[in-house]
Amino acid sequence: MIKAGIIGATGYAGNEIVRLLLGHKDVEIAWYGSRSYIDKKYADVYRNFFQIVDAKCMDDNMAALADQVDVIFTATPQGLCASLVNEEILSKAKVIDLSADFRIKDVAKYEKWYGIQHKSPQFVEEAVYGLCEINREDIKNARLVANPGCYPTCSTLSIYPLVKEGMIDPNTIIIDAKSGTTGAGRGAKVDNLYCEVNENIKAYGVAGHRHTPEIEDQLSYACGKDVVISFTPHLVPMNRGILVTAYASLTKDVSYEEVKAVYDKYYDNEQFVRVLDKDVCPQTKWVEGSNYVDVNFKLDPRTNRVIMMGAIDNLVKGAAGQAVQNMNLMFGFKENEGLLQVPMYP
Ligand SMILES: NC(=O)C1=CN([C@@H]2O[C@H](COP(=O)(O)OP(=O)(O)OC[C@H]3O[C@@H](n4cnc5c(N)ncnc54)[C@H](OP(=O)(O)O)[C@@H]3O)[C@@H](O)[C@H]2O)C=CC1
Ligand SMILES: CC(=O)N[C@@H](CCC(=O)OP(=O)(O)O)C(=O)O
Repeated sequence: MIKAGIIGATGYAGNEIVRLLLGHKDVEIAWYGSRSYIDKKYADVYRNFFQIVDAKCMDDNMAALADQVDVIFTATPQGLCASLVNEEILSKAKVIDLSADFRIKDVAKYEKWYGIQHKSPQFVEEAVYGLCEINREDIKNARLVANPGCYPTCSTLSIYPLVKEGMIDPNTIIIDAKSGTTGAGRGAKVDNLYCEVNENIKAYGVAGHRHTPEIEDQLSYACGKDVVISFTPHLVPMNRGILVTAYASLTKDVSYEEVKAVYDKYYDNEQFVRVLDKDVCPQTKWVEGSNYVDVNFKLDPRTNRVIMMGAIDNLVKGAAGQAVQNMNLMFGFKENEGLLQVPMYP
């Protein structure tokens, strides 16, 4: 049994980590970190935990937390984990950061896209990008894991096999993505009010969303050369879910069977990636509440393009579920422990 602490337990991603860890047989939650609700009962912040969690919210003192737990999750705004983590903390506890602080290896690039100064550049090289299906072996030995972003998780897993096998020209990739509103966090913002979101759909971050360099980096590692993409996210009126539709030019004539064989090569043994049957397009409802990523593709001979599609629950595979999957790998637990939720439907 290990002990876990969550800094940012009162956010949407932190709340989802709590939900998943309560169902994990090898983990006890020892610290519900918060900034605004210190000493308030956690179940008073999230009443779905009434009579399930008795603990009160604690502060975000990462040094004190590291003395008491084996693993620390930071589900906090960009920059916070980098401002708190140090060598002493990492020598005592493993850290899984859900923010983007350690996802991008080029510190100058991170600072440009996020508009903040990196407070711990000395740990950037060491941090392992926690996309389990691709970096599994490195994650097992990591002290610090950079949990991938929600859009990058869905985009990369949808596209990766074809980039890796050279089947598409990576510099022709266009990613069109949609997210539910929990992706924006629980903090009050006018843009996320019911009347702004309901019955509406809009693009945002056009030609400048901060996930662009993260996706480009992962695809560049896959094909061994610099990749530049177009990425446009949209906000849609639903709570959870991300849907990715990505387009790219094929490098040669290929059949459905050849492309399917490539997806199967990478995902046949991946429990959480489901390559759907021919002509079935992923839907967010089919993965809601679960750690699954549903992917599929369609060839369009008329344009010589392939259309790659993926769906995840942004709070599970896009955040807390992937963080727990990373924790399982780091501590030698079964990779799917605590992650066997069947998607809820409807
Ligand atoms: N929502 C999502 O779908 C995903 C989120 N993430 C990442 O996870 C992180 C959290 O996101 P999310 O849960 O959506 O955000 P929320 O706004 O819902 O929650 C933020 C959390 O951080 C805490 N917090 C805020 N400011 C500080 C601070 N200065 N010091 C300490 N704690 C602070 C808040 O505490 P309190 O409320 O007590 O003040 C709250 O617990 C972000 O980095 C986000 O990018 C990653 C993937 C997907
Ligand atoms: C709908 C919405 O606002 N989504 C957020 C992304 C989700 C998130 O929290 O970002 P990370 O995955 O990098 O942690 C955004 O566009 O910034």
